[in-house]
Amino acid sequence: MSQGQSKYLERQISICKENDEISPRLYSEYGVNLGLRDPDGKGVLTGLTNISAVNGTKVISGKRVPCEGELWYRGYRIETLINSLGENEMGFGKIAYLLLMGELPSDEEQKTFTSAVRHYRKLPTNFVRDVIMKAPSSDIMNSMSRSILTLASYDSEAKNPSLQNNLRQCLQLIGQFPMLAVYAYHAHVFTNLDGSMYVHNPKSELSTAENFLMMLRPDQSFSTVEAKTLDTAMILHMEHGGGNNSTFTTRVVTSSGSDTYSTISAAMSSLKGPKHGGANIKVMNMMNDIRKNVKDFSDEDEIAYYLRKILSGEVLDHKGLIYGMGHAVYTLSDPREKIFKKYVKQLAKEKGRENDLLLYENIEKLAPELINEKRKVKKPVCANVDFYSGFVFNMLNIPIELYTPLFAVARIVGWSAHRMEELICTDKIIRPAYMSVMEKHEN
Ligand SMILES: CC(=O)SCCNC(=O)CCNC(=O)[C@H](O)C(C)(C)COP(=O)(O)OP(=O)(O)OC[C@H]1O[C@@H](n2cnc3c(N)ncnc32)[C@H](O)[C@@H]1OP(=O)(O)O
Ligand SMILES: O=C([O-])CC(=O)C(=O)O
Repeated sequence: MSQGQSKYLERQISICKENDEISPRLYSEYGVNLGLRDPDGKGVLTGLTNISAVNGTKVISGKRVPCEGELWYRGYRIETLINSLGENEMGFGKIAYLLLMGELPSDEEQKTFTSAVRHYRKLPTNFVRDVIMKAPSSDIMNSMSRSILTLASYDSEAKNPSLQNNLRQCLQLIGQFPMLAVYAYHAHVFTNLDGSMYVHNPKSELSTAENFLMMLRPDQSFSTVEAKTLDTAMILHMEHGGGNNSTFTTRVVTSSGSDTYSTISAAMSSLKGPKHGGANIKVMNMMNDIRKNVKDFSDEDEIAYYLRKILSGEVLDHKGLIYGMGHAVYTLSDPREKIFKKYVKQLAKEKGRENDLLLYENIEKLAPELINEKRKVKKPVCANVDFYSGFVFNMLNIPIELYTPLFAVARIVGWSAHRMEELICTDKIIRPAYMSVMEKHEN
């Protein structure tokens, strides 16, 4: 940006700010729930769902109190589902079936479902060359969104609104997402980082996690432990109620009658935000910054000193956020983080990363109190799913550019289930109200 442009924009921004300003007082005066959250932070009720439940509080003697976090998929606790899988069993397909269809599959149903998803694990002829390799970016979420929208041009039924067609499109995208992510990454490495371009075709006998690792690695190799860890991570990321930002976006866009490709691309735009799924990349950047500025990972005072600097906006990205901490629903704990931690401990030991783990654990211990100290409110804060996920992906040698895309490879299952539920149950455009506080210049 030239100096002249920058000066012009600075001047215009000050005009925008002056004319856009709304006194925070008006929000409480008119009873507006900022961020669609009531004064206690509880989300405004906007819908009903059969797909999952996310709980961070419970009512005891008529009073809502914080509790250990609970996540349920279609009536089953997430812990039960994870534990029900065999030691080396890849559960992505089974849990995706559960979320989409509403019940656990029989062996026969699972087989048919798996072969349906496998069937869709291919891209149109020359798609990699004509779409993915065009203007590759380090922002793989953007590359994927472009691919998703372009896939509509290859679909002669793109706008067919039947439920069957919508389900077909969802299954197709679930099958194609790993390819869109991994190939976009390789195209970026080839074009922008002077590396090599690999396009390994998915193998029909492999699960989603196995294919992801196989397509990513030049020599296509991966271990069962690596695939199982990634498979578990994806199950944990698949679904999180109707109110999370990207799933709500899915429901909003679906309610306008838009097609599957446009809806899923909108959900991608939401997920990549650093306060949502994009936090997994932010956590890694934050940890790298902390490693550079904290000498002794066991020294809680030294860590707290630096975390306070992050919170004051003095360092890092000046946003004042400790990434991976806090959640809109969970209070005492995020159940997924607890499951992740088991894997983290095991992997950190195997990979000799115990010192890193110590730093993570100390941040997890110190951050809640420091956040409360800053915001002058006593509200429980816990580490969220994004806190340890990047550490796990890093120990699996997955490049940072693919962290949020990996989240999307999993969450598309939840988006699809919510799109189908919105289409089946509701035929009403979502349209909340904004109270106008503008100054009128004429009668
Ligand atoms: C997959 C996911 O989306 S999980 C979330 C991933 N996101 C992150 O890790 C980013 C860091 N965390 C955050 O930004 C927030 O905790 C969110 C977006 C997750 C939840 O936000 P909210 O529901 O508004 O949080 P909550 O009501 O508990 O707290 C609000 C206040 O605490 C502050 N706060 C909450 N979390 C943090 C944090 N991690 N670091 C610093 N301050 C925080 C907010 O800035 C806000 O302050 P304000 O009232 O002065 O504006
Ligand atoms: O529920 C939310 O607000 C954020 C989210 O998607 C998750 O934690 O997985």
